[in-house]
Amino acid sequence: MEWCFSMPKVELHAHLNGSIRDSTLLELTKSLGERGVINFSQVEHIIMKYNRSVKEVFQLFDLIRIVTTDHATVTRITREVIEDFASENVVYLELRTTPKRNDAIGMTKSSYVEAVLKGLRSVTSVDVDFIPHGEEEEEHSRTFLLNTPPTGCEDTNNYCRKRIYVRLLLSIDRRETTEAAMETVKLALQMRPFGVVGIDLSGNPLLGDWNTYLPALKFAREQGLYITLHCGEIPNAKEIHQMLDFKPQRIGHAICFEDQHWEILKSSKIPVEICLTSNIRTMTVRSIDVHHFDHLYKAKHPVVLCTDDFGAFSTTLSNEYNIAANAFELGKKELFELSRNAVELIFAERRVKEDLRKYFNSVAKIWE
Ligand SMILES: CNc1ncnc2c1ncn2[C@@H]1O[C@H](COP(=O)(O)O)[C@@H](O)[C@H]1O
Ligand SMILES: [Zn+2]
Repeated sequence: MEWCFSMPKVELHAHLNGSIRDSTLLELTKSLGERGVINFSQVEHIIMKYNRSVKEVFQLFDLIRIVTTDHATVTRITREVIEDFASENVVYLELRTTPKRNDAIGMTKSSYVEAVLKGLRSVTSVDVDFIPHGEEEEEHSRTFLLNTPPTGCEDTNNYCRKRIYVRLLLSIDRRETTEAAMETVKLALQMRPFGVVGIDLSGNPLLGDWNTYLPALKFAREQGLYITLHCGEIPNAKEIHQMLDFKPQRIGHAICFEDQHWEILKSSKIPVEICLTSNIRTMTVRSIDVHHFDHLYKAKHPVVLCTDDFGAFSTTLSNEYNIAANAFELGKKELFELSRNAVELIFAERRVKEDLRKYFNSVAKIWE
């Protein structure tokens, strides 16, 4: 486990609000309970439950949504999530979140994203790079990670601060209308100078219809935003087909695939974000030994290990690496290569990719 923790890692599938710390969720829920906004005893069991069906997971997300949707809390959670990932040696994080509107508190999708950016700026315990680099800033982006301290560095001076790149994806929720989805895409375009690199489609897979989001997703692609889709979380052969035909840059999960889908996936080489604990806990995969990671990995299909919602599923990225190591008999070297290969799947600009490549090269010897 220790080496899974110290290994440099790349996280490409993490939902902001699903990554809320347990302690923060409990604190916020209790405080809302005390203020009479919610009845704590009625929701306690949703928070405390360990294995949740897909339906129950989305009940938890609905609760989290009530508890977290104000500007100050969004800012706080963003800061904590970045600190948590950086502390376990994640050097590149693509964080996704659904911009929310709440008229009652004057929240617009835009002010929601501003609150996220405020969170990014408010991190003080680690160095965060989230503003994309212009061509002229060559020097900075060439050395940002190369100056990262060795793991275990105890010195308290600046040299020992962890460093992390963060880029953002804005999520379209499957409950949204075409217009709301389009608003999110337009917001993502506006927020590009602040590190928004793409669009995600997520939310309860039991709801919504592909054709509702398609116009917004097409527009996003025309405008040069990257796209990743939650695909195949439940059996829905037609939608899986439509999603693969759309050829997103990545997909998440790829669980309920039939032979025809595997064929298209493999020939189109669309990378898959794999979330082991999430799939087991939501019982969408029966057990780890039948998880499709094994088959994709052995077929040399591009895959990346991710957490999905480390708060909701009580995991960490290091833990996901550890689970993969044990379940699929992968050693340090294989997992390092898996992490290094994920660099090729990121949505950030060329300079970030180059810095990450150099950084992984510079530490590769340790993991051989
Ligand atoms: C279990 N697998 C999953 N499948 C689909 N959507 C998921 C998800 N896990 C999380 N989300 C989506 O992300 C939201 C929380 O983060 P944000 O409020 O956006 O930051 C959830 O409400 C859901 O819409
Ligand atoms: Zn997800």
